[in-house]
Amino acid sequence: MIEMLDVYKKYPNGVLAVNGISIKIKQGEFVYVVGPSGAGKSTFIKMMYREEKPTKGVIMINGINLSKLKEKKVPLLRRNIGVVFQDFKLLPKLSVYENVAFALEVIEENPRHIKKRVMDVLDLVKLKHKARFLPDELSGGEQQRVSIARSIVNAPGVMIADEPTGNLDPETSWEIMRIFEEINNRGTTIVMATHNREIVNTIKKRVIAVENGKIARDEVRGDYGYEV
Ligand SMILES: Nc1ncnc2c1ncn2[C@@H]1O[C@H](COP(=O)(O)OP(=O)(O)OP(=O)(O)O)[C@@H](O)[C@H]1O
Repeated sequence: MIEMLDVYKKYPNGVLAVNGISIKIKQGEFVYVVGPSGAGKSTFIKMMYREEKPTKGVIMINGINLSKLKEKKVPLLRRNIGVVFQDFKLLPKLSVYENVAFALEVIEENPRHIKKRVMDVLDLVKLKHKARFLPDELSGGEQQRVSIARSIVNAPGVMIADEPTGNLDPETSWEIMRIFEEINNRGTTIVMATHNREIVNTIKKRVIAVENGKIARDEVRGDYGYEV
């Protein structure tokens, strides 16, 4: 469960990016976060994985109060939250396999188990055959699939994606969405900020619209709702 109670975020430059948001997202939900550019979507979701701290308010992730979380416990939180970005953020000198294995937080795990886990997630994103490739030997869609594999290799309860299809062509974007649906069907909560009207209006999910740092709309099976 992700819970926010009256959350505010004011950046040091004085911009009030989030202006009093309260929400609850249950385990296993799939939520789109939509809204105009600059509305506060990224700030809103960055606070869920403690990339940004709220100025005021309470954020609870699976019972952990993020405001009270000590710095040294942040890696523990991140193990339960996978993050996917628009620009993939892969390590350029590491192979596909190494990029995914690197993200695996291992506590005395048998190397054979590690290998199996990495190959299982590469199988899910259909990239087992490219395990030895470097990121720049892959297409954009393939790189995004590696970043998705990396985000779920620790079997997190929550996946947060900030415009994951922003750099991809329509067909590749649909492929990514099919993978997200598969991950969601296996029980992972997905929170995805997006400007992709087609996707939101076709794969119907809960829609939270953010405008001027506030929730303007929260619908169980909503539409994108903005003209592009
Ligand atoms: N690190 C930062 N420091 C100062 N201001 C910031 C910072 N990050 C974002 N902002 C400001 O906060 C506001 C909300 O930005 P945010 O990135 O959350 O919006 P967004 O809805 O995700 O936009 P987009 O759809 O264009 O990605 C904007 O006015 C932006 O300029």
